[in-house]
Amino acid sequence: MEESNVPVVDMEKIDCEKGECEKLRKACERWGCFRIINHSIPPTLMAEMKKVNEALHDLPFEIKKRNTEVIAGSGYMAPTAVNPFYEALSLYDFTSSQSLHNFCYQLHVSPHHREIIERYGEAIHGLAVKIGQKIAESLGVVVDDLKDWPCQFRINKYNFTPEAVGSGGVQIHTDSSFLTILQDDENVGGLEVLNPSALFLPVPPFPGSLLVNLGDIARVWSNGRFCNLVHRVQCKEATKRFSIATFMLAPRNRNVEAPEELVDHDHPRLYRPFIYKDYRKLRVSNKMVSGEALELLRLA
Ligand SMILES: O=C(O)CCC(=O)C(=O)O
Ligand SMILES: [Fe+2]
Repeated sequence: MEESNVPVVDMEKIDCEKGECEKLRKACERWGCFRIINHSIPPTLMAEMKKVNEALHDLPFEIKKRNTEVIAGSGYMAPTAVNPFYEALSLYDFTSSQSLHNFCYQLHVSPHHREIIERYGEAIHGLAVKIGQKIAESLGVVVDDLKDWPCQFRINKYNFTPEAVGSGGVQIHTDSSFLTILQDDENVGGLEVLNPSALFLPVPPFPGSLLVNLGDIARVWSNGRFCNLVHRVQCKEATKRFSIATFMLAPRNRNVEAPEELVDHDHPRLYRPFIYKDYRKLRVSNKMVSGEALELLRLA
């Protein structure tokens, strides 16, 4: 049956209500995404971060292209033939002050904007850790080093013109991360997710909320129990659209693999353990943007 709404998880209930944890686990298994409400990121900070996104994208191209990548896909992405209306700036790792410094230095970020990025980074990183813990707990697993996992930050801009209406903003893809927290544009829709019936479902703006989606690493970590969300952005109207994505990537200095608790006779290990950066290289070099590269690492 066609499912018409992305599940909504209340972060204030998640610590004390069993039903809410159950909802979270089902959302991860069936959808690979959910919206969160009562999530503790102040609305003013979300609005300020959106302003910073707009201001940084107003910089001249010559400056934006100084935002170089640290690992594949972690720097400035200019419009391309595949995504002609899309561009993005990126900071490799929110948890590293060197990474933050490099981003601000490359883009001549003002002290005021830097302060907003730092506050947003701290708040959204704390939230990502909490959500990651809850997701793991929903399968009865404790992950004790989530705080150290690198957290990539990306600010997206869509320059939708009248000719763009009806065409793609960002191609169909999965995220390579464990989980992504997306602050989608509170006014301009366009995001579409593949629902459990394998149909693309528009996800309309829901001001004040955030969207969480699972990426390729969540599928591997959960030994195939969780979905990596297939999604895209379509142009619905001739206007600018801004979104802010935080990707909690994978363990920093150890293999990506399902924990022992999730592997047994009925659930044999599905993927060969690997280092995240190698996976990312494999994905980018083969242009496998929808998780197809996981098949290259399959054991069973
Ligand atoms: O702009 C959006 O709503 C989605 C962006 C996205 O999918 C991404 O940055 O990976
Ligand atoms: Fe995405």
